[in-house]
Amino acid sequence: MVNESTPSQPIELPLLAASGLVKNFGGTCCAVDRARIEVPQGSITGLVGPNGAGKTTLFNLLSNAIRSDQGRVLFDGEPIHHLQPHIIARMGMVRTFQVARVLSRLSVLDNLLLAAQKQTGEKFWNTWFQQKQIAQEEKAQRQKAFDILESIGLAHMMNEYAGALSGGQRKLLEIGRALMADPKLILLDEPAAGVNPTLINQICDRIQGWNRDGMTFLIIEHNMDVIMSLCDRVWVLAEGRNLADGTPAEIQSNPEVLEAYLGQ
Ligand SMILES: Nc1ncnc2c1ncn2[C@@H]1O[C@H](COP(=O)(O)OP(=O)(O)OP(=O)(O)O)[C@@H](O)[C@H]1O
Repeated sequence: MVNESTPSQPIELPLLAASGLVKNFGGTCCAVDRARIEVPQGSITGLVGPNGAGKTTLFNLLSNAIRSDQGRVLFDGEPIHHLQPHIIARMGMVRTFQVARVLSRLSVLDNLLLAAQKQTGEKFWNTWFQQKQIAQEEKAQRQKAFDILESIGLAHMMNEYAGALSGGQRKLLEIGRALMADPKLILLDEPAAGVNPTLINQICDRIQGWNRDGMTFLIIEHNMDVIMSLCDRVWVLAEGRNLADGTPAEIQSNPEVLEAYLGQ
């Protein structure tokens, strides 16, 4: 008998997939309660929800900055709940924070170079050959840092102290630090918060460009214009639980989502 069924298509696993995540900080209700999220390879995925919905806690769980009480996270097909954040960063998942973590007393350029050193880890170089190799690596890292500074529009400030940057420029620098790892996935926590509209457009353009180059993003953002213009798919959390997921247009017209925002 001839099997006429169509050959099965290979199923592409999401780059990041989490399910059943629970985190209780000791209160009466969980900050994150059986949450689920999927971030397809090559997507710009949004994570939204009212204040206190559990978005940042979910980011902390996804990047293993804090331990979950229950649930699991798969990154690139690997369970990562037992791995340290710096190992996860080396696997290609990096994150930024709501308040940008830049080193104010270092120059803008050194902030990027230090980010690169953190990712490669300490090495001991003994022989002449190895010293030559490290010199070449340092040169390549400097070039990469220059290229990133060009792409985030901070090249003209590379020798300034990072402490002299505006809030929006710090956000860009923090994204630049994340890019030094050549990540597969960047978790961005409120890239548009406290940033003027011109710079917001600039950040969105950059994110779209990096996405076209193959980078995947998961973005927490309160600015719905940013979510609408950037995201392929959006997940909504409320009171730690999944409320909805869909296209930005579906989410914006979902009455349950509107109610959750109005009810805060
Ligand atoms: N370290 C902590 N200890 C105790 N409670 C915490 C801790 N971190 C978060 N929470 C609580 O967990 C809940 C979710 O907080 P979380 O910061 O994840 O929300 P969010 O959606 O990111 O909020 P926002 O949009 O306002 O930044 C809140 O009730 C918060 O008070």
